[in-house]
Amino acid sequence: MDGSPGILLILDGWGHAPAAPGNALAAAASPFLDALVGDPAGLLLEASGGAVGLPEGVVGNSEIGHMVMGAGRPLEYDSLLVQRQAESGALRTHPVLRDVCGRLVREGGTLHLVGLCSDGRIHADIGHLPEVLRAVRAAGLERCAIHAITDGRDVPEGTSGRYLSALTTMTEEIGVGFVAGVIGRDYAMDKSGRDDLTAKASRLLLDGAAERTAPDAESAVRGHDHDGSVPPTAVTDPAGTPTTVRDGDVILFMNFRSDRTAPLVDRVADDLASDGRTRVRLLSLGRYDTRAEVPALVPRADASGGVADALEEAGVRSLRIAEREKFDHVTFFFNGRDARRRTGEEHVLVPPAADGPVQDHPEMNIDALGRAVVEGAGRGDVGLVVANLANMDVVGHTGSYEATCRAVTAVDRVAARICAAARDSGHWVLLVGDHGNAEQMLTSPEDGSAPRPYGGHTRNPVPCALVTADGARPAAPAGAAIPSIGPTVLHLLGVPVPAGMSAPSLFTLRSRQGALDDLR
Ligand SMILES: O=C(O)[C@@H](CO)OP(=O)(O)O
Ligand SMILES: [Mn+2]
Ligand SMILES: [Mn+2]
Repeated sequence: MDGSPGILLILDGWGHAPAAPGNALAAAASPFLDALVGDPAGLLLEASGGAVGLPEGVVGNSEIGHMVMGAGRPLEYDSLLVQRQAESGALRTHPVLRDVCGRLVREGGTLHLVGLCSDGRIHADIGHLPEVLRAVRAAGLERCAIHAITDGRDVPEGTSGRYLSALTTMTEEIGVGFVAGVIGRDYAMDKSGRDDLTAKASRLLLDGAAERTAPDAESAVRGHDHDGSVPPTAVTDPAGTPTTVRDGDVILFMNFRSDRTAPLVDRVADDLASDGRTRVRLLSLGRYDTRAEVPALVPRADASGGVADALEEAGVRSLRIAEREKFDHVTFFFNGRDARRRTGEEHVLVPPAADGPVQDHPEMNIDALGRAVVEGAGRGDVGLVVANLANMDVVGHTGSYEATCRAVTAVDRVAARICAAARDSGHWVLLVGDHGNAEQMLTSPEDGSAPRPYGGHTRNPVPCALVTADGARPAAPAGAAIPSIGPTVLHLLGVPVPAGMSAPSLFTLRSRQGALDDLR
């Protein structure tokens, strides 16, 4: 490589918005980040909607953010591919769905639909359900059980009742489907290894085993604290009988995103095997990264040929560093949803600093992460360090404004420390957000009522800054987006940019003389 070694520092949830109530980035003490955003050489990049490969108007998310930064081009994300099939009618006439429903009609079986019940469109979209129900209706299948997972993280807290009512209306209008169970995403979509929560979600689905029962969906969410923590609730029939999954039934998982659904899918597959219910078939809307073989109705876009391949080709060593919540993002997703570790690629998983709710320790283990980045960069044999500072997103999702302000200050402190060390060791540092979160911690409900806490992602642009000794000048075209991070990193390293990387590089590295000329 004829460029110079560097650090790609991804500040998760680092979006940009004008100072306003609820903007934790504007309010928190963050002098280093403020200076980067205020610098004329700083940039704002698009990180949501069509600019990254999502449906227009859809907020960004960590998966697509890290995928397109690594791929160096927008990628058609699963939500877009499913939405396209729903809009074209391809989902309603999907041959696999038609055959499955036909068999269930002949055998008197049930189709079970399991999915996140909101239009947050990060993991799932309730808007995809009608087309599946129409396929069921067209096949003449009458038994379609819906197992709803309540959200409150991708959409404002307290909206689960509204989404469940919308779901009930859909089933009435289309004439098929009934809600069999309701459970919070904290149980059904846990990816932190809480197998006890995943087990409860599996047993609610398979056996109707619940902590409480309800006569209908809406009453299943009354009296709970948070949408995400609705306990396993079976919606029983008039005789008080819960729905169960019987041998020969089919379960279709409706989330298009894999990471938080895969643990439940694998647990359900294991439970079915141990129960001897070997003729239950599992299907998914989007493709999942599960141990179990689960056919997907909608295939994924190809995300290969990115930075990881270019570095391997050029023989450049890279170091990937993150805490658990974002470790898959700087490895698997940055590499194009590819688990193959490239030659010269090293991984550092930073352990958690403490247990308990993250809003109680918003600093997480960021100091250990900062040390790992500085040590890694200082080794001399590493061309690129890719690190994710997770705090602003992970703490942002709690909806706690105060804790998020503390997270912002922690990120600011450690990012400044990394940049100072990098300057001493002759490394450039490219800082960028993967989508917004901390800059908007309040949402104004459509009914004009008072703003409410909001911990979800945003459509805001993300800041991007290059800190280097070489006086780089921004050359970002208008409307630049985060896929440009891929070619920019390779350009700075002096590694050839693969032809497939359609996004333009963001900075032109001026010669040292050029930088001095500028100063005259
Ligand atoms: O936590 C998650 O699963 C999503 C929000 O639902 O956030 P991110 O895309 O940042 O992982
Ligand atoms: Mn993120
Ligand atoms: Mn997030």
